[in-house]
Amino acid sequence: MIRVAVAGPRGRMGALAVETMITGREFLLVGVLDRKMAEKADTLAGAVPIYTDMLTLAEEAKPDVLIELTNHESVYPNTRDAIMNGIRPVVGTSGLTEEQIGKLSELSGEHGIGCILAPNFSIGAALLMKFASMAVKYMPDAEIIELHHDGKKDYPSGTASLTARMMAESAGTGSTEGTGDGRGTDVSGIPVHSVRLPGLLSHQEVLFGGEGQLLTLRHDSFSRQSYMSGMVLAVKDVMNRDCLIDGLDKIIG
Ligand SMILES: NC(=O)c1ccc[n+]([C@@H]2O[C@H](COP(=O)([O-])OP(=O)(O)OC[C@H]3O[C@@H](n4cnc5c(N)ncnc54)[C@H](O)[C@@H]3O)[C@@H](O)[C@H]2O)c1
Ligand SMILES: O=C(O)C1=N[C@H](C(=O)O)CCC1
Repeated sequence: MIRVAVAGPRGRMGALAVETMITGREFLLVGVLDRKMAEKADTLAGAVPIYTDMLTLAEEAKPDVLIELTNHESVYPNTRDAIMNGIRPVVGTSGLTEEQIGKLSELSGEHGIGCILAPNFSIGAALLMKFASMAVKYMPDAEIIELHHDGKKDYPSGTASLTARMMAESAGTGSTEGTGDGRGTDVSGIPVHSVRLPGLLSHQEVLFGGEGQLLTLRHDSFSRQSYMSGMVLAVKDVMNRDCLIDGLDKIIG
């Protein structure tokens, strides 16, 4: 059984990850990493120990894997500290900068501890990234529209940033950190437009324009359940890695 811990267990995604790890036969949920001991409880749902620091989590619960589902401020320190404490991170949280990804990649390689970054765990989004990387070679004029629920604070989405970076690599134009201007955020030379509205969950379109034609690739997540099979896949896969993998698309074959 894989010993798993979840960071951000009271969040929308974290709560679902906790449930998935508790019900999955291949996993043993050994603890959660929370910001504080809420309601003075020392367990979640009366069963799973709550930790507020990585060192104690590592020493007492001894997780093999940490599923990171917090926010753009906590994700880097949590992922770094997990690697340094010998825990393999599976990072679902969005908002890591390219510089931070570079540092985590170095750290992961130095320690020989696998780490998977998957800003979108849904298989459909991973496929969209692959298809967009293919299409950009033939239709280089492209823009991304990412649409999310109004509770999402960070922008552009992790999915859009990774899609843009992969497209730039595929087109040979190189990856650069995004900056904002009046036409969305420039990520690796590709404009990304961010929409936040009630009623939405997670949606992305990549539009490719050509003379007299438009190609649109679109993916929609209608339920957070769409992320769970990819998360399970990543938790199993990271056990066999000794370096950082940037994107679920790299592990779905
Ligand atoms: N990879 C995916 O498929 C996927 C899917 C949905 C959301 N996300 C991303 O996952 C992240 C969480 O999304 P959400 O909708 O669950 O957000 P949320 O705000 O509902 O939950 C985040 C939780 O993290 C907790 N938290 C913050 N800092 C922490 C810390 N240092 N230690 C422990 N807990 C901490 C918060 O208290 C909160 O409960 C976001 O970055 C989002 O973009 C990824
Ligand atoms: O915040 C969310 O909800 C999501 N965020 C991810 C992102 O930033 O790409 C994608 C899945 C949903």
